[in-house]
Amino acid sequence: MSAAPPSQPPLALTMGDPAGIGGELTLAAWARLRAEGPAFVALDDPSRLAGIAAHLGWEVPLASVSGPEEAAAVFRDRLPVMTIRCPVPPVFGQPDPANAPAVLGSIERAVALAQAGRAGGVVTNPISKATLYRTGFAFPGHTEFLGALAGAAEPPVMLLASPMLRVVPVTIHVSLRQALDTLRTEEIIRTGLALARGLREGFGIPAPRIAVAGLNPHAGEEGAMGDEEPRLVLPAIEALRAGGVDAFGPLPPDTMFTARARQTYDAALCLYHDQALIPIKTLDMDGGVNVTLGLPIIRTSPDHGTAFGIAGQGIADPGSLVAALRLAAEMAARRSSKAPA
Ligand SMILES: NC(=O)C1=CN([C@@H]2O[C@H](COP(=O)(O)OP(=O)(O)OC[C@H]3O[C@@H](n4cnc5c(N)ncnc54)[C@H](O)[C@@H]3O)[C@@H](O)[C@H]2O)C=CC1
Ligand SMILES: NCC(=O)COP(=O)(O)O
Repeated sequence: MSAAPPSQPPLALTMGDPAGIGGELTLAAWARLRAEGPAFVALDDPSRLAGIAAHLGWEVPLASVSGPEEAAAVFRDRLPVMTIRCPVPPVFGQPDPANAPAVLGSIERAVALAQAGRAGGVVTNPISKATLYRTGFAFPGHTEFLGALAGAAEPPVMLLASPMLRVVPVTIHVSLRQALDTLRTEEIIRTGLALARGLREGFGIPAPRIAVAGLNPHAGEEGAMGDEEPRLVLPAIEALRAGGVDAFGPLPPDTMFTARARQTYDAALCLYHDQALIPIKTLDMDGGVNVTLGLPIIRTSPDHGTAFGIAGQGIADPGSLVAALRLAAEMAARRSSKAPA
């Protein structure tokens, strides 16, 4: 059995912060996927990966490869690695800004491989945003960095997806105060349209149902607890519906994620980061996947972060990274089946 369908190039998996759990997750994901795929190539420092394997007592043979083309052939027996050297030896749990060029270089190289059609998509290990900001990194996170690298026409949209729930935050990595101050009807509409398109094209849902969250307790209680629902959210829902999107709401945020409510929609359009991410991480931290919508390439990622507190202990759950690799491969297959012959 081959590790990936021959028509699909391997995925490109980035390093993430080398002081975090990304390295051990890469090793564990290879062990889980080596037999049935999808195949991937790690853009990483082979000496650090070998060091983590030795530290944990894991048997993970590495293969140095020059490109994804070689990765598919060796994936079943060895973890293919395209070398990106860390300038300083990483220490578990102690992120070092000196390694930022490797962290960012890994992402840049993965994007270039996907743009060239040599990788089926990009899967990113978690980065430490605060560490990168200290080096002058000017993007809030991967989502916006990838938008710039891949030349996205519009700001990309962050979707978190699990078999239990899909959520999108309209405002992302800003303070709650800034989210409230900057929330605009136009941005809710733009995000809702991108979500509907992403669900159709990336997930094969022909007519997605989108539940739109309110902002205030009880969705404002008819204006007694805030006016954002009639002033900002309802006009966006009406515009989305006029544009052919099956959007409804604004829903009271405290009850829209119950098991019963989740049966009524394909994705929840939420107004700020934690409104979206708390429910999905609470329901399915180990199965949730972060998907960037609106890029010309496919990008997924585990839903969690660098988990510095447990790095190097071998206890980090690889479920979310494995789910991210599987979902990227599914999306790549769906995209290539739709591509003109
Ligand atoms: N896609 C990305 O690059 C992301 C990066 N981050 C970054 O990660 C750093 C740490 O963020 P936190 O808010 O502390 O979130 P975190 O997800 O790193 O950790 C939160 C808690 O979950 C645990 N945890 C996380 N992943 C786990 C796994 N696979 N198995 C078992 N336990 C796990 C951690 O030990 C910790 O207790 C920040 O710098 C943040 O910017 C956070 C989310 C996504
Ligand atoms: N909270 C989600 C997160 O931090 C992921 O951000 P990104 O790096 O994928 O943009």
